[in-house]
Formats: sequence, structure tokens, C-alpha cells
Amino acid sequence: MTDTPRRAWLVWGVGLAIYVMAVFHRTSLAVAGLAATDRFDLSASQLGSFTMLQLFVYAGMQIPVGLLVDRFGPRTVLTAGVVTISLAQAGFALATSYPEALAARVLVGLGDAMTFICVLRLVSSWFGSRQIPLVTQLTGSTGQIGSIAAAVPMTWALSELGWTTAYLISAAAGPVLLVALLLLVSDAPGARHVRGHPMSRLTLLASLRASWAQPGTRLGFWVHFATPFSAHLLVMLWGFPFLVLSEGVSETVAGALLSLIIVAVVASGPVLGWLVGNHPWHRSTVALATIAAMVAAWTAVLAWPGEAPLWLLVVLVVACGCGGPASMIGFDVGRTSNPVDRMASATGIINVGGFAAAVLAVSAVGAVLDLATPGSSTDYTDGAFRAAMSVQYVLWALGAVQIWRYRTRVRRLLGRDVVEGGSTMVVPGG
Ligand SMILES: N[C@@H](Cc1c[nH]cn1)C(=O)NCC(=O)O
Repeated sequence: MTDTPRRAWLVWGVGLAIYVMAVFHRTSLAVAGLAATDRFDLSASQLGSFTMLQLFVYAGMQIPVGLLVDRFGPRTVLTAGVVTISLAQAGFALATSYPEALAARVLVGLGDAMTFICVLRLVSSWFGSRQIPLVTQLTGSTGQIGSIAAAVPMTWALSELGWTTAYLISAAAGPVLLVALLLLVSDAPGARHVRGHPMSRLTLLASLRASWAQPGTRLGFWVHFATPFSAHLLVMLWGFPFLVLSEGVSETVAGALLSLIIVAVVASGPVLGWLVGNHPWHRSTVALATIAAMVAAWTAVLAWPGEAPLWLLVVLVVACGCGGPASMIGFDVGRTSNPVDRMASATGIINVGGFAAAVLAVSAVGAVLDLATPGSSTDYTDGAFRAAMSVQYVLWALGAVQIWRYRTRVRRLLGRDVVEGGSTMVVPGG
């Protein structure tokens, strides 16, 4: 790290601050559910539609945004992202009806989608190949601080300052970061902009097909599919009711356990980053081991007769928290499997995996809970939660089988020396 120029850290710092802001805006509704219900006169499913629609837009935009980054460079796309998400959050502050608020959340998803891919692209241009895995991890883990900032300070601001002022103040970070971005961020050392060649629709499709044809891109996709959804499931929607209604903990303890997930994410990121940076051959093993740890912890909790003890719930949330940093292995494998001019679109493909799994898990748990609960009641029973949380096994099984398949293919085609040397790119006919 010592020979990395200070400018690289500066560029990364600005990119990271923008990503923290995006995670803040993404999750800033989590503590505002009751206030939103009052302000827009919402039903529970209308409230849920804010989060689901925002996630759908985010996931749906990953591949188009990746292509835009490869074409116009991260600085340009990040600028569009900061402007979009800040205007969207200001719009959300001023919205007075459900359709206006929904439109604002769609734009939050759009701006959010333009952030992370750009920051990873900057990391791969500004840092040396040995440092990229660690800095990538630091980006993913540190970014989650945005969701902590969206919890406690936002709860305070909503109750003390009111809806409009709280959301307008949060939107005001955007212009400040925009100035820093325009002054300090260049696409690569010595190049303010790095632009790809204009491509026709056919060439774009061919480029995406070429990325997807790489077994390393598919390995990255399935790593990102299988590792982070359990933490998303807990943090975004179902963790709080599961812990309170099924495991019998108080609301305060449930809140503390959910915050502990973020602490586990932030703390385990650098450790996993160091591990995969120094042992590229074992990246998929680390992902599989993390899946095994989550499966073991969930099985112990769900099979425990009655309510699980607190220490076991702590083990559960720490294991799920480690899934976030493990998911970043997917981006690292994608990076080493694609040429520089296709890197952002490969990142986009891989990012779809994690968010698709999160949407599937969140909605499947909701569907099973509804099926297992008579009438329209939300008094979910312990049995209903056990059945609902078990849907995760299907996603882990699918993900683990696919990771095994593609890691076997990468290893067989390239061999240990090439992978340890930092490449998982399969050259056709090579
Ligand atoms: N897997 C996450 C990042 C992460 C790292 N540690 C915990 N979470 C991810 O997909 N990030 C993309 C994004 O836009 O946040």
C-alpha cells in the first residue's frame, strides 16, 4: 500500500463518500415507515412497494449502467448518479402523494444504480493489482456505514425536524460531493476521461455475451447471488419481526442484533479482502465456507427447540454479516475474468445476482408467511417463520452448486499458476 500515490486514495475517498451517500439514501426509508404511512396514507403493501420498486430499478439498471461506464467512463456516470439521487431525495422530501413519492423512490434506485459500479471501476484504474481486492472489500464494507447513518440520525431528524426538513438536509450532501467529484476525480491516472468506443446494439450484445461466456463472470455472478441475501433479508424487512415474534427477544435487542450485522460487515471486510488478495486460488473456497457458516447458523437457530439463546442469535447475525464481504469476491473474480474495457459491464452482470437473490428471498419469505398464517393477520407464528426462513436453503443450494460448477471449470481450464498469477480469463482457443 505504501507505493500507492496519495491521489489514488483521494479519488477513492470521494468515490467512497458518494457510495456511502447512496447506501444512506437507499436505506433511509427503513426507519421512516410509520411516518411515510401517515404522510401518504399508505397500506402495508404500498409501503413495501417503495422498497421493492427501488430494488427492481437498481437491479434492472445494472447492465445498462455497466455498459455506460465502459463507454463514457466512471466520472461521467458517477456525476449523473449523484445528480439523480440528490434530486430524487429532494423530490421525496417534498412529495405529498403516494404516486409522487413512488416516482421519487424509482429515481433513488436509478441514481443508486450508477454509483457502486463506477467506484469499483475507479478502484481498478487507480490501484495496483495486489491492492485491488482489499480496496474493493473496503469499499463494499465501509459503504454500509451509510445504512447506520440512515438509522439513528435519521430517526432523530424525522422526529425533531419533520419529514421535509430531514429529507432535504440529507439531500444536501449531494451538491457538496458533486463539487468534490468534479474537482478531484479522474477516470485514471493522467486521464480525466477514459471513454470506450461507440458501439452498435449488436456489438453491445456481443460484448455482454462475451462477458457472460467467461466462466469467471458466471462464477462471480453465483458468488454474489448466494452470499449476501441472508443479511439483506434480515436488515431490509424480516429480521426485526423474526427476532421479536419468533425468537422472543425485546425490540431493543432485535435492533442491536440488526446493528451488529453491519458491524460484522465492516469488521470482516478487510480480513476477507486480505485473504482473497493473497490467495486468489481460494476465493471461491472462502465464498463456499461463508455459505456453509450461514447454513449451519440458520439450521441451529431454526432447529433449536423453542427460542434460540442470545449467543446463538449473535453467531447467526455475525455469520450473515460476513456474507456481505464474501459477496465482493464475486466482483473480484469478474475483474480478473474480463478485459478492462468490459469490466464495468461484467460488474453490472455480477451485481444483478445479489440483488435478484435479495428480491427473491424477501418476497418468498413474505409469501410463505402469508400462506402459513390464516386470514389477513400479521400475527405470524413461530412455525410460520421457521417455514418461511427455510426458503433460503433453496437459494443457497442453487448458488453453491453453480459456484462449484464454475470454479471447477475455471480451475480445469486455467490451472493454479495462472489463477495465482491474477487472471481467470479464458481466451477462446488459447
Ligand atoms: N454485496 C454488496 C456490497 C457489500 C459488501 N459488504 C456488504 N455489502 C453489493 O452488492 N454492493 C453493491 C451496492 O450497490 O451496494
